[in-house]
Amino acid sequence: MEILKVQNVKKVYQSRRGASVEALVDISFTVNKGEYIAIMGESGSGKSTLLNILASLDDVTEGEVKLEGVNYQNIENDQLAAFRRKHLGFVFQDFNLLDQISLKDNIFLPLVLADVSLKEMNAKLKGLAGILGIEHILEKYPYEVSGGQQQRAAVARALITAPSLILADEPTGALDSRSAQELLDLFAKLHRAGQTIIMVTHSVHAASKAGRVLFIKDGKINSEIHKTNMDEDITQQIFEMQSAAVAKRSTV
Ligand SMILES: Nc1ncnc2c1ncn2[C@@H]1O[C@H](COP(=O)(O)OP(=O)(O)OP(=O)(O)O)[C@@H](O)[C@H]1O
Repeated sequence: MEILKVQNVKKVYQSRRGASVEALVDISFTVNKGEYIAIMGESGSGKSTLLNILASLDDVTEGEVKLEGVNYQNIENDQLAAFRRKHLGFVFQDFNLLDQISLKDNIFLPLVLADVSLKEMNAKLKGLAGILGIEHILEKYPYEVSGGQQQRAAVARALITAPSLILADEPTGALDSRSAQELLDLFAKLHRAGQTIIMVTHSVHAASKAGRVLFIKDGKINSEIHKTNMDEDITQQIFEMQSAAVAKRSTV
């Protein structure tokens, strides 16, 4: 079942001096429910721009984005935050947890904003904390736990609203290799449970764990790799795609 449809999206930024930058030239792809997708591309290729658009944090210049049939352009501005809370979960490179409150309160934050009762919040957290292995640190503050544990709490915060789509921006970027592997194992587990995930990453290892990898180059989808089964090792193919993109650039 199709959950996300991105159609002929173009994004042009206007600089203060009047020059325009075409960050996305023409992007189209669809995502089925339960897919685990990695987006790769060199610095400046348009990955963050695309993620911001998928997050409904930025407008398209042309084209459209539909999540569960809802066209972002038809959502009133005062409804956008509620739409994001309901449908999207975010995982960032630097965790984005508030240091002044406990991990538990950080995780509850999207539910507090949605006026959910404490009883219901606790019930939702119970199962999730078990899956993420963070039950024993819920009362701690972010600065009292490791980066890997902070990222697990951030994943719990992203999942607590049961969003249709998780958007992750370099989620392993600030983690040591063991914590990064644990996070990737966690994403694999969420994927097996049916969660739809889109992850922007520079890491070949991280991307190789996804079921499909989209390569962005100069604001367009340049190529893609689709696994036939999740056990397939696509590391070599990803390296080849990356070197092909670099070779193409050096001949221009
Ligand atoms: N707010 C902005 N105003 C003007 N130009 C911008 C703006 N944001 C991004 N750009 C430009 O758009 C292009 C795509 O940038 P984007 O940040 O999406 O790339 P990226 O692939 O995420 O890069 P990185 O991997 O370094 O984060 C770049 O040329 C960038 O300079």
